[in-house]
Amino acid sequence: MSNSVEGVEKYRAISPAEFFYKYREIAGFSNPVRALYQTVRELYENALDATDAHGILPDVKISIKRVDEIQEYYRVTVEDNGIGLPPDVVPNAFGKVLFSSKYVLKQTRGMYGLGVKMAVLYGQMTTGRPVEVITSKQGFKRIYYFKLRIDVNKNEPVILERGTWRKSRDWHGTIVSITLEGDWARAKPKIMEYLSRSVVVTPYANIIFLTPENEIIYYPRAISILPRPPVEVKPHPFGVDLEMMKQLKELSASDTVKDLLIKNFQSVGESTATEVLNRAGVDPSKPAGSLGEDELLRIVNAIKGFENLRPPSAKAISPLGREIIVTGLSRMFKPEFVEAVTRRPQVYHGHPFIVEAGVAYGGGTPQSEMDKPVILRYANKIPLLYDEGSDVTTFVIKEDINWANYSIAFPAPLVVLVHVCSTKIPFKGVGKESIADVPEIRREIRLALMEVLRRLKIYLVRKAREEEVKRRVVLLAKYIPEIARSLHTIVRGEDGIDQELLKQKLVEIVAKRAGLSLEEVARSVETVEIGT
Ligand SMILES: Nc1ncnc2c1ncn2[C@@H]1O[C@H](COP(=O)(O)OP(=O)(O)OP(=O)(O)O)[C@@H](O)[C@H]1O
Repeated sequence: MSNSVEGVEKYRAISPAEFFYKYREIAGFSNPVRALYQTVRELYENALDATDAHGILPDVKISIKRVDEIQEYYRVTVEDNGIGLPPDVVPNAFGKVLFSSKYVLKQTRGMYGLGVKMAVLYGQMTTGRPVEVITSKQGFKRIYYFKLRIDVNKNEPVILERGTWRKSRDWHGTIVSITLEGDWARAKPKIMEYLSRSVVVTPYANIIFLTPENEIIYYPRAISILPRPPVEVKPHPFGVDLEMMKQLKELSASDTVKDLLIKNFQSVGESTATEVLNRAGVDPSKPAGSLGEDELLRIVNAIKGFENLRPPSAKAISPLGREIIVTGLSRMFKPEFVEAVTRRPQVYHGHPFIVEAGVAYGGGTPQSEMDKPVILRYANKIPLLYDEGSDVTTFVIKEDINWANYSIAFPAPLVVLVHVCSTKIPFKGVGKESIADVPEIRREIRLALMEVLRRLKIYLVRKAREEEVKRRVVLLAKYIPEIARSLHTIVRGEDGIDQELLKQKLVEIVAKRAGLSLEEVARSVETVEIGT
């Protein structure tokens, strides 16, 4: 007789909403501290995506209000002047997990179609309160209002209230309010840090933040240029697989297979399509709908083996550019030296990406730790705060850069900024806190940092040289009064030569030799005289 216990397994399927409700930690909603921080982030990032990615200079208002005297319930409201949402889309956008307008090939902060729904779920789970949305698009005559919650089992929105009214002026944008249990006291430092880091890369935004203590934090717009908005592109053939080809076959069933390739992929024209199909042994004029699985697979393999394809288009990427990074860093740190570089587009696993790097040194720049600079990490314009130790940028800074080569010894008043932008960032988790160690990205980060650090080094070397000259002048200046006195005893009696004039002449000679102003040398002489 077997003594194994035959348990009764219970099987069932769960909806995406239930999955993320159960495992909310993986999206950053692990406790009231993280949940409050993450809610602000999700709403704020959606607000920025609705503005700068569409060529609108962002005006964003964030408010957090305590709404219960006993429980720590907070109402988080974020208002933007963005593109707004059509009313028929609002329920799914805020009430259906994995519903998004960002499942396309173009750089946005949002990627997963999850963020705001996690905040809604957390709110309804901890306070029972629904999300409220007010929105209107440019040119629409009406404003729309919704109050809704998520049916977790069905992954469907449940509309509790809706309304609409006429617009008196052409306001466009969205206001979202979510009430959730939070821990403001402990979340505050992270939220403040997040916002101040975010405005470094969005100096073109006007941001107002009203805290639960009714404190107003205002980051006024510091520059009126926007990064070039990203443009949606077709997938590059590098990323093709059998599943993708099957989907395209369904969508383009009535096209010829040659047209299917030309219409659905970038970098594929008449001759490339014909060549790929010849290599795959498939007739280019065959209707796509009649292709069998083995033919699709042959096409996939022929595309993958094709050597002469242009690399993926970088139009879908929206880097910040030197001017915006320099403005952001200057405003935040008032450094004595600031510089930034934007590298040329590169590709990893078929996805285009661009790395940007900036440095701020001296002045108001904070002092770093003993082994590395202060690191500001960004991905698609989102600041990354947590998990610094496991991020590719940290690996580069700690392992791939020889800091002594750049005349830097830690601790130093040095902030290093790294921005990775791509149509697909290889985040390590859906909470978007760190970037995986992909060799192509790591290499670009290293090269970007080396480029910007070389410029810092030129500045530091020049500054050290100037300081050395000054030091020598101070040394020389020490002898000027003495030399003037001695000379005066020799030339005493000569017409019009007094000790002051001799001193003056010596100051002029030293200033000329050292490339300093007369005032600087004279000041050194005075200091010596006063000191002696
Ligand atoms: N303020 C807003 N203005 C315009 N559209 C918005 C706004 N907030 C949300 N949306 C729409 O709702 C969709 C869902 O947002 P959600 O935060 O759930 O996911 P996402 O931003 O697409 O991706 P991620 O989960 O990575 O943040 C967005 O794709 C966008 O189309």
